Amino acid sequence: MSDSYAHTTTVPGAASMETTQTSGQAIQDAAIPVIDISGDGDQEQVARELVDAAVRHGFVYIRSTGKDIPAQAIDDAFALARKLFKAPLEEKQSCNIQKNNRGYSGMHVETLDPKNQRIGDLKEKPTPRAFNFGEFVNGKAQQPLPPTIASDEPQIAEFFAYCHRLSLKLNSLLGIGLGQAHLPSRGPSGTILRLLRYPPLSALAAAAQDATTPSSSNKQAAPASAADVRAGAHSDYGSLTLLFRLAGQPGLEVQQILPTDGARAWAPVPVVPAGTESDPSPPVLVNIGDLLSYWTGGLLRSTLHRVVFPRPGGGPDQQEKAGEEPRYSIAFFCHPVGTFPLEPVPSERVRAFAAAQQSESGGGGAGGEEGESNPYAERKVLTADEHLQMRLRASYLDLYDDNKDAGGQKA
Ligand SMILES: O=C(O)CCC(=O)C(=O)O
Ligand SMILES: [Fe+2]
Repeated sequence: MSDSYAHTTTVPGAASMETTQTSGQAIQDAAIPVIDISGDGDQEQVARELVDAAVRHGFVYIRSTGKDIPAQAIDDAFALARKLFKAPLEEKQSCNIQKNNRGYSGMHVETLDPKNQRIGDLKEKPTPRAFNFGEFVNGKAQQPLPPTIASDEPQIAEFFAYCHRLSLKLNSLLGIGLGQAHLPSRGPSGTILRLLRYPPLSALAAAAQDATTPSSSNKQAAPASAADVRAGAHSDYGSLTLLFRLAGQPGLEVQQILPTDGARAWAPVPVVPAGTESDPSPPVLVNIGDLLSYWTGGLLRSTLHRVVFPRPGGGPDQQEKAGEEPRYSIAFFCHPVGTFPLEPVPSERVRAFAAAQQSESGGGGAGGEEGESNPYAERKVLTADEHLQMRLRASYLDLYDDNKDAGGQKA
C-alpha cells in the first residue's frame, strides 16, 4: 500500500490491528506526559522524563511557555497557512511537490478499514492538502514559493529556525537521557516544515452526496461520520516530529496497546492537556519517528497515529467546531544529516534493551517496551538520505514513476 502522505507511511494492516470502539464506549484520552523543557533546572531529570515518555508512548507534550518558540510566531505560522491555502490553485500547483519532497501536494486518505471508513472510497473527495518547506539557506527558500506568500519568506524561515532550534534541544536532551549517546544533527538534511489543511466535514459530506446521487436527484447522502478518517494510520519516518495544533481542532489519535490483553485501541490526543490551559499556546506535541526508533534498536517507540473527525460522544476537547471548518496543523519533520550512517546509537540503555529483547525472544525486532511492532522501524538502510529516498519512493509512486514527468504529481 502507498499513499502520498510523505514523511509518513501508512502501515499495511494497521486497520485490522485495531480494536473496535463501539459507540457508547467511553474513549479515554491518551495518557501522554507533559514536560517543560524551558527552565534552567535539572536537565538530567528532564532528559530522563523525555526518554521515558519516548519509550512508553513515542509521544510527549512539550509545554509552550513562549521561551522556545514565541506564541506569536506560532499564531503567525497558522495565519500564513490560511493565507497560503486560500491562494489560487494554479499558484499552488506551480509549486507542486518534487522529488526533494518540497512543495504543494494533495494527500490521499487510504481506505484502510472498508467496514468503517467510507470517505476513502469516494472518487472526487476533497483530500487534505499540504505545503512542504525544505531547509532555508541564509533565510532563502531553496524551492519556488507561491507569489501569495513570497513576501512572507523571512517569517517562514524564522519559524523553521525556531522549530529547528527546539528539535536540536530535544535531540540533545534525548542524547543525555540515553546516556550521552550522540545523535547527529548538523548539516544538510531532509528536514521539512509542513503546513497542513484538512477539509471540513461538510465538504466531505457534499462530496459523498455527489458520489452517491445522480446530479438531478435531491436525495440526501448519509452524513460523514467520525469513522471517516482524515489521515490514515501511519508512522512518521524521520527522527522527531514537532506538531502544532489549534485549540478546538482535535482529531489526532494514537494507537495504544492495552496492558490487560495486548489489544490495540485508538486513543484521542487532546490539543490542550490538563494543566496547560493557561499557557500562551497549546503544547507542542513531539513524536518519535521510525528512524529514531530504528536508531535506538526499538527502545524509543515510533507510534502509529491517525487523524479522525470529531467524535460526537467525546469530551469538550474532542468536540470540534471544525466539523464545519477546515482543520489546520503544522508539522516539523526532523531528519538527521543526510550522509549519516544509521547504526544503533552507542547508548548503554539501548544496548541493555537489545540484550533483554534478545534473551526474551531469541532476537527481537524494533518496538517499544510494550511490544509495539512497526515494520518500518526495523528496516536496515545505510544512510539517513537513503532511508528518506526509500520512504519517499514508497509514498510518492506517481512522482517516482519514471514514465511520468516529475511535476505530474496530482495536487
Ligand atoms: O494533523 C495532525 O494532527 C497530524 C499530522 C500527522 O500526523 C503528520 O502529518 O504526520
Ligand atoms: Fe504523522
